[in-house]
Amino acid sequence: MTLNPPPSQQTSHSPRRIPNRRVLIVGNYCHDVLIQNGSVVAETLGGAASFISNVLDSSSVSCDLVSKVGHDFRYEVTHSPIVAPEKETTVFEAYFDLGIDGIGHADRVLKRVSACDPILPSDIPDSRFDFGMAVGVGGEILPETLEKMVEICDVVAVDIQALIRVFDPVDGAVKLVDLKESGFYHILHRIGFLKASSDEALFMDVEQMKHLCCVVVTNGEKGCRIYHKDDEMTVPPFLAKQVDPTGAGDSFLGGLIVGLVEGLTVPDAALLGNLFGSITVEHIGQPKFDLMMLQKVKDEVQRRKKQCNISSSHNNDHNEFHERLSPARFSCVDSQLQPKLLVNGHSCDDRSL
Ligand SMILES: Nc1ncnc2c1ncn2[C@@H]1O[C@H](COP(=O)(O)OP(=O)(O)OP(=O)(O)O)[C@@H](O)[C@H]1O
Ligand SMILES: O[C@H]1[C@H](O)[C@@H](O)[C@H](O)[C@@H](O)[C@H]1O
Repeated sequence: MTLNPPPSQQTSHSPRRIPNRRVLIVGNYCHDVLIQNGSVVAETLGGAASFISNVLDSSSVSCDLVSKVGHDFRYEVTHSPIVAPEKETTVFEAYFDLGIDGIGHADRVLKRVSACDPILPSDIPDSRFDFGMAVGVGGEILPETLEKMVEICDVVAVDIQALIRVFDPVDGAVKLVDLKESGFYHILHRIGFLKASSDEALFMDVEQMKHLCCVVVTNGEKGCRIYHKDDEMTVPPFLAKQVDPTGAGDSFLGGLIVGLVEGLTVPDAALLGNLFGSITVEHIGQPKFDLMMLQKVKDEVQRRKKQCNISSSHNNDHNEFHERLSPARFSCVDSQLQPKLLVNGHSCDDRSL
């Protein structure tokens, strides 16, 4: 199975005179508040856009980012957001001891307790991009926003969480609606990739969606599965000591896009996604990737590309790429340095909870 990137969505803009910019990320930054046993254990920068740009910046893949925050936004970020002075920044509270939430997470309940403004088509630059990423967290991406993205980007990757989340009017608890009822369904034949966690995948018909685009379903410590037309395959995970699952799916998507920008096949790019996802769960908040690890990963990506150019039979063989990436991955910072550990929702020093 090769699962090469789907052909360009570009229709009406060729011939091009100006080279495309690389990647456009659209989604709001947010403040994440992690709560356990009634106490706040951490407050961090969140939002899929922040985790993804962290992976892209660390991998030297240039990106533009469109995000809105309120007057109270409290983090220094490389890609400045649009500030809506009258509004507050989107805030998510993640409760790690309240059982199963409305979207099936066994390890945390997620509540959106404040919401910044949506991102409008006019907030997005009129340039062309190789890849677009629609990665909202709090309902900020509108159907017309996604429509603009598919117009200006050759390939668009969408995180389903940007499309199917609804929020309880009383306490902000996150719930999901079926993709067909999301208001975005009519645009989905124009996207390249749809990423969903295994919980979220229950809210779409994978068998149908895989004929519209490449569907990637992530499954925590089990890695991910890719579906495209009549092909499907599992992409193996990397070992990790989970501290906090927040942002794993976002970093996964960042790694996938880095791989695609580098010209890897979809399964190889997804392996890179698994790698960045596995590192992210070992951190609270944004992971800081070790420079040596990043260099080793870059070297392995270049090696893999050369190898695939020489022999197409390597396309199907993940084992070697996985084996070569594993030691690179373990050269990164020890997770024990994290201040407060949450393992599958429980404190590391009290796993019997
Ligand atoms: N415990 C783990 N061990 C190893 N890899 C993991 C683990 N958890 C996540 N990953 C990696 O990260 C990817 C994304 O994780 P997951 O399926 O939990 O996404 P998600 O539910 O969208 O995450 P989140 O909503 O927390 O950002 C997985 O496909 C896997 O490659
Ligand atoms: O920072 C996190 C992260 O981006 C998660 O992927 C998302 O599900 C949460 O809503 C957000 O608070």
